[in-house]
Amino acid sequence: MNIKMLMNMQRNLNERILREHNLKNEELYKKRLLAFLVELGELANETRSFKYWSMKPASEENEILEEYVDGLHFVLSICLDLGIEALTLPTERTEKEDNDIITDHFLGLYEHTSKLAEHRLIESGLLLFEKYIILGEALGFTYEQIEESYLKKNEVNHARQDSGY
Ligand SMILES: O=c1ccn([C@H]2C[C@H](O)[C@@H](COP(=O)(O)OP(=O)(O)OP(=O)(O)O)O2)c(=O)[nH]1
Repeated sequence: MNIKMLMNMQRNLNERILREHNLKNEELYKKRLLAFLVELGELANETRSFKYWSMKPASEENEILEEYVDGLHFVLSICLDLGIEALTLPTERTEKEDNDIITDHFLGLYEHTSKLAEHRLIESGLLLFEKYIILGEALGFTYEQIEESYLKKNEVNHARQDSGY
């Protein structure tokens, strides 16, 4: 996964959205945190990893991946807001994990993201990215799948701006 490219694409998309909607980037940090938390909830819902009361299986892998990369758009945006210029992938790979561990990953991300509202620290942004990549691996996604799906959704997001979304 070429994160430098993804960060550049994210920067371009965000600048475009700012222009189209006549917004200033400074106004958006907290909204982006909430948008990320909402995406995280949508992702958790698609995985159904916490639905101990239900026998219904998780959504198709691709639907889960689509929710995951929506979240990645906001993680990258938050990192850019924090002034992060370079991100690196975790040094160790994480195996696909069971629902108990996935639940812990989700809760860890909620807690960490909530703190980012008050503590706008570069290290916290770096950790957010790392935690989110680890969640993606724990859900069974490869870096190649994540990049491919990100590129597709980024294009959709541009197309939506073209059509006055
Ligand atoms: O400044 C921004 C704002 C949004 N996005 C992207 C992230 C995500 O990929 C998409 C928003 O999520 P989604 O596609 O779920 O949009 P929605 O408006 O919530 O869609 P729907 O009404 O279909 O749920 O826009 C950015 O990249 N930068």
